[in-house]
Amino acid sequence: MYAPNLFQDKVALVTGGRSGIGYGIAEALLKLGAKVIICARKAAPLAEAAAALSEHGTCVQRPCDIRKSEEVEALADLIESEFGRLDILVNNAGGQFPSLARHISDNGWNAVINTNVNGTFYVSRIMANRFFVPQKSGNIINIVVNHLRGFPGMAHTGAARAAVENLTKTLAQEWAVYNIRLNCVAPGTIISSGLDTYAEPVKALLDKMKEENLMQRHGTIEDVANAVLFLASPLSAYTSGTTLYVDGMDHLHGDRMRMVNMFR
Ligand SMILES: CCC/C=C/C(=O)SCCNC(=O)CCNC(=O)[C@H](O)C(C)(C)COP(=O)([O-])OP(=O)([O-])OC[C@H]1O[C@@H](n2cnc3c(N)ncnc32)[C@H](O)[C@@H]1OP(=O)([O-])[O-]
Ligand SMILES: NC(=O)C1=CN([C@@H]2O[C@H](COP(=O)(O)OP(=O)(O)OC[C@H]3O[C@@H](n4cnc5c(N)ncnc54)[C@H](OP(=O)(O)O)[C@@H]3O)[C@@H](O)[C@H]2O)C=CC1
Repeated sequence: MYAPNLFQDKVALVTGGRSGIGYGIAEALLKLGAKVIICARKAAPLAEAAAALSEHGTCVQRPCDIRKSEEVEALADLIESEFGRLDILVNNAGGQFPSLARHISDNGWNAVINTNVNGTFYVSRIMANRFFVPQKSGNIINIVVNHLRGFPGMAHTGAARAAVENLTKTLAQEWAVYNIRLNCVAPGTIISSGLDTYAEPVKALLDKMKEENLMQRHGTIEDVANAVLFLASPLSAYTSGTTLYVDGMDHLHGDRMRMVNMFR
C-alpha cells in the first residue's frame, strides 16, 4: 500500500533487528528502498539475520548492547563510514520478564530499566548528536508496550515504558527545532519470537488474552511494522510526541490483573 520507493536514499537503524518485530520492521523498510543497519547483543544470530535481510537490499549489522554507550558510539562510527548519514531510528530493542513486583531483585529491576530506558536514551542522544541535529532532520520511533492502565505482573517494564513515552514527548519538543520527529508505537500481544520467551502459565494467559481481544486475535509483526512505516514516512509529517497503539484496543479493555492472579 506504500509507494515502493518511499524510503529510497534513506538510512535506517533498527535496534534489536535480529529477531521478531525488529526483523520485520527492518525487512519492511528494506522492501521500500531504505538502507538498513541492525544491531543486537548476540553476534551469530545477528549476522544470520543481516545475511537474510540482504536479499531485500543493503543491510549491515554490528553487535551492540544498547546499555553501553561506548558500543552505541562505535555503532554510530560504522553508520558514518558506511552511509555518512542516518534518517530513521527505530528503538525496538527491549524486553522484560514476568514477575510479581515484590519478587523483582535489584538486578532484575535494573536490567529492565537499563535496557528499556537507558538504552533507548543513549541510542537516541548519540544518533541525534551524530546525525539528526547536524542534518537538521531525523525521525525516531520508540517501540514500547501497552501500559496505559499500568502493567500488573511486569511492574519494571510498565515503569520503563512510561519513562520512554514521557521521554518521547520531551525530546519531540526539544528537538522540533532540528526537524526531528519522535513517536511511540505501543504493541499489544504480537505473535513473534518475543512471546517464545514466556513459559507456562503465561502462555495460557496469552491465549486467554486472544479470546478477550475485541478483534479476537493477537497482532502480527506486519501490524506493528506498518505502523512504524507510517510514522517513519512523510505521511505523518504533522505528528510528533504521540503514541500509536497497535493492540486491537487492549488498552481500552480487558483484565489487567489476570497475570497477577495467575501467580498468586
Ligand atoms: C503480554 C506481553 C507483552 C510484552 C511482550 C514482549 O515484550 S515480548 C519481548 C520479550 N523479549 C525480551 O524480553 C528479550 C530481551 N530481554 C532480556 O534480555 C531480559 O529479559 C532482560 C531485560 C532482563 C535483560 O537481560 P540480562 O541479560 O541483562 O539479564 P541477566 O540474565 O544478566 O539478569 C539480570 C537480572 O534479571 C533477572 N532475571 C532475568 N530474567 C528473569 C526471569 N525470567 N525471572 C526472574 N528474574 C529474571 C536475573 O535473575 C538477574 O537478577 P539477579 O538474579 O542477579 O538478582
Ligand atoms: N511480542 C510482543 O507481544 C510485544 C513486544 N513488545 C516489544 O517489542 C520489541 C521487540 O519484541 P519481540 O521482537 O517480540 O522480542 P524479541 O525478544 O525477539 O526481540 C528483542 C530484540 O532486542 C534485542 N535486545 C535485547 N536487549 C538488547 C540490548 N541490551 N542491546 C541490544 N539489543 C537488545 C534482542 O537481541 P539480543 O538478545 O541478541 O540482544 C532481540 O533482537 C521489544 O521491545 C518488546 O518488549 C512490546 C509489546 C508486545
